[in-house]
Amino acid sequence: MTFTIRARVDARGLDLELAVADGETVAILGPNGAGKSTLLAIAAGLLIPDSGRATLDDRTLFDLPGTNRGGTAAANVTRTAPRSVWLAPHARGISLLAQEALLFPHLSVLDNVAFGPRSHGQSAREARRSALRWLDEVDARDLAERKPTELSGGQAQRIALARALASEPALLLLDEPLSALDVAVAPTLRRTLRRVLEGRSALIVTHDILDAYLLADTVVIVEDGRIVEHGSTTEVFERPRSGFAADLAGLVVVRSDGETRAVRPSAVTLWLAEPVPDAHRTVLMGHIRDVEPRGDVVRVHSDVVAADLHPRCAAELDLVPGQRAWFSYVTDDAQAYPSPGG
Ligand SMILES: Nc1ncnc2c1ncn2[C@@H]1O[C@H](COP(=O)(O)OP(=O)(O)OP(=O)(O)O)[C@@H](O)[C@H]1O
Repeated sequence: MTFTIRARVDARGLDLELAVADGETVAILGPNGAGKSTLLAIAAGLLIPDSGRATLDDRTLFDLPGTNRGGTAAANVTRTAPRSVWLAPHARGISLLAQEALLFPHLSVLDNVAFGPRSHGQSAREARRSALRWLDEVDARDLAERKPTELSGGQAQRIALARALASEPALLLLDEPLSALDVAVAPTLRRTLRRVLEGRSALIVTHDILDAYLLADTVVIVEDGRIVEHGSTTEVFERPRSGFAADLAGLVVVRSDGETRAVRPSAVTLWLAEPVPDAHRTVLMGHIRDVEPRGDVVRVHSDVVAADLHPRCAAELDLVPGQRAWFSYVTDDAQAYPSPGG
């Protein structure tokens, strides 16, 4: 299933365009408030954009020429312009798995999962048979008779996944599906997700670079409502162009002399006086922005690059924001690539 979306929501500063190929899983990463959940809400039909268009194969999910005022779908569904197209969430062939499982509390696990197939016209018996198949798929058949209140967070999320899959969506949307889970539980569900996402068209919002590597084929970085990077997972994290992707990959992007390079802060040495020139090393002069404790190192950020120091060393240097410093690294340790557009 091929999915395309173009959407603008002025009130949220969002304006982006994205395509998901058949069987492709796209990870969406970006800072808080960048617009990731908004994108999923628009695709799912929970939010009407000011303008845009989305298709799933040959079906138009919405086509809004730009006369709408945006808003939540429930409140504003009648406000779309006469010639515009707007399919309701349940008619889209899209399932959304949120951070919290949101199961129907009064229904058993089996009936929660059977709900989708039942509302797509299957008989009660067929729907229960499909539900059992999906419970098997997520290794949760033994929970079929329980009520949602009798499930752990990880189990509930597993059932929510089965429920999302049971309506056989053409596109699966996942909004940080592992973030509410215990670190001890997340890895097993991640393994299940990896299996069910294989060959499926999906968009997954995550803050975790590991999810991007394990679950996705491509990565999109969203900043301030815009897509700033889009490429294969390895491309984006090994040759990051945005500060956000670089930071996730443990790199910093350095732009100097018209060249873009990515360097590991652990490979950068900080000097308080200009170092003696060395043909193999790049030296950049900058001003310290802040000093951030990061576990066993202290990361010194500046306007040119960042450097990781041993905490004792950072304490001895008594660094303060605004202070001038020199940063050096072995030039060959920094990956060079063409500047954006270059
Ligand atoms: N219900 C809402 N009403 C109005 N503005 C909203 C609403 N939800 C989010 N926003 C705004 O829209 C922008 C995008 O928010 P969104 O929740 O999509 O970001 P996000 O990338 O998913 O962030 P996070 O990583 O924190 O979940 C932000 O400026 C946010 O303040």
